[in-house]
Amino acid sequence: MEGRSATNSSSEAILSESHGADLLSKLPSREGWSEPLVLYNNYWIRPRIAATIMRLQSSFRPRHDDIILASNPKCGTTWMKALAFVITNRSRYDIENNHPLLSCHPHEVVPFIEIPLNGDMNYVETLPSPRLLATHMPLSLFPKSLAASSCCRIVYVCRHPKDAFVSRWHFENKICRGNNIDLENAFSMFSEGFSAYGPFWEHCLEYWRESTTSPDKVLFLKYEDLMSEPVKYVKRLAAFLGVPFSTKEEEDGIPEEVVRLCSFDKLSTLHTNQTGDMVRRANLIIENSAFFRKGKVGDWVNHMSEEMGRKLDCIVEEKLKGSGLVL
Ligand SMILES: Nc1ncnc2c1ncn2[C@@H]1O[C@H](COP(=O)(O)OS(=O)(=O)O)[C@@H](OP(=O)(O)O)[C@H]1O
Repeated sequence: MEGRSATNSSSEAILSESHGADLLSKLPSREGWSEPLVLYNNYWIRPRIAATIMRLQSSFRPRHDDIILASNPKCGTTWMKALAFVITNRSRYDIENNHPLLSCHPHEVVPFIEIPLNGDMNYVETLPSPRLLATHMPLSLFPKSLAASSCCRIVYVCRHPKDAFVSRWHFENKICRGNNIDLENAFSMFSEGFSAYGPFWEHCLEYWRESTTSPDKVLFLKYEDLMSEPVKYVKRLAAFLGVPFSTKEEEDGIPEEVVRLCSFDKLSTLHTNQTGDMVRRANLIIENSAFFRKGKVGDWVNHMSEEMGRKLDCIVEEKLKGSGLVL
């Protein structure tokens, strides 16, 4: 079943905490991935995260200078966290020496709003301004206060769905710890729009539309563009975040240094990212290395048949038709 055909209305997304648990139990639920997903406001979400998003509807307090890094899972979140952190903190930390990113995983330096690090729900509230936060929440599930805030900036990173799917499939098998999810099965679920935070294309479209109507508020970037012209997009990102590189910085090659420090080759080989675990909650511990697999464009060909590739391309083309977005 695809998300859009469901009946739960958007007003349900803004119910208060006391109604949250009750609502959660009434949402359509489906199994297939490493955990069952519930259909919340037309998106398939892990139940605990849906519950957190419900709570955030009334509790999240945006700040005017918040920067939100948004993405579908497996589309470059870790990379974007690293880039935005290095760019916005470059006056505090020397990029070449003792940078925090050399000893901390990008997910530690930029927390998710709806996935509390070490289970601490209040963590984001305690951060000093300006906050750099991340989310996989679809735009339509943003807490009302955040959606209404005209000041905070959003950077959305998107990726070709074939590579995002293959990355997701590997990740699910990793967190399942040996409980293999069959690729064909996973593919048909993903193609129906059934995957964490899916339908994938609806997620992209919401941010895409917002970026076209409010380009000062939402910067829409693609993983593939970042890969092919990293310096160009790192400069664009810095300008959007209000901290453009000066002529002197450009002459000194600072944008290139940012690109190098945040590259897959650099981050994936750091001890901190090769070892250790990330505790999402008591029964969900993810190895830090699970966020660094190949970091390539086009790896789908090593896992999917050409026919599967064509099928997903057709679905995505149809879904994005008329939007101006091409993936
Ligand atoms: N620095 C850097 N540069 C380029 N690519 C990178 C980088 N860091 C992580 N990756 C690759 O991104 C994929 C993981 O996506 P996410 O970071 O969005 O995952 S998550 O949503 O945070 O779970 C996953 O892609 P695949 O390799 O295709 O699985 C990672 O390897």
